[in-house]
Amino acid sequence: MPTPPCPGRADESLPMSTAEPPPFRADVSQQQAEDAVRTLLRWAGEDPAREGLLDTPKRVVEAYRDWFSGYALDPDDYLARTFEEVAGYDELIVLRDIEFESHCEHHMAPIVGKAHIGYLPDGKVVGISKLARVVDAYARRFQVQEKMTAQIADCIQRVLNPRGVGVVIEGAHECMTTRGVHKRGVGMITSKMLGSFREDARTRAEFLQFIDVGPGR
Ligand SMILES: Nc1nc2c(ncn2[C@@H]2O[C@H](COP(=O)(O)OP(=O)(O)OP(=O)(O)O)[C@@H](O)[C@H]2O)c(=O)[nH]1
Ligand SMILES: [Zn+2]
Repeated sequence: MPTPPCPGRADESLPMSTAEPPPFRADVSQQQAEDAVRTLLRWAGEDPAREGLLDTPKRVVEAYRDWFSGYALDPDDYLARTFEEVAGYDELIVLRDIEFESHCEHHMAPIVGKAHIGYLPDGKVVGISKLARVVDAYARRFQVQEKMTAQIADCIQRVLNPRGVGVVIEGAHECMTTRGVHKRGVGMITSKMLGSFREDARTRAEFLQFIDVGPGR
């Protein structure tokens, strides 16, 4: 995954009108991105010069900086620092109900949901917030839920080399609710199990019991 220059406002304390944000990517200017939004507005039948829409391209581009900030992040970095004090802990560690916001790569429509992560450490234990940061770094990209699920599991396996890792994601896809087939209340559940989570039925069962996925809880 190529890593473009770091996004973000040069000085968060400046108001939007005076702070010229750095380019999200070197090869697409802020102006080009805003023009693309103007084109879509015109295409939809609007007049981008109308007062209420004057700042809309800038706002949309700012929103994109937030929603797609994950491309500038290397999720592996979050797992670099491990805790020596708990290095001997060898039971299941589970973080459940990690809320995320993403966008589907097919329609650029929001996917919102929760991720649940478990791992069986083998000497490397990380701060729990770092697992949530890994989720965000992958969620803030154009995604397919299956791919995101695997990316999170692979990242934890690659960096922490635990005895096993499991990732379960529950997602609601707005491309299915606000357009297309128009089905509300449909949840997609995906999972990726590696190591002992894949090979040992008891570890897998304990993890699934801990996260207790489903509408009943
Ligand atoms: N497997 C999977 N499918 C997804 C995900 N996000 C969106 N989709 C589906 O991707 C498919 C794209 O299908 P296409 O037929 O190319 O697109 P479309 O004509 O807009 O499809 P409809 O949504 O059925 O109107 C749709 O069935 C979406 O529901 C995802 O994360 N995983
Ligand atoms: Zn979609």
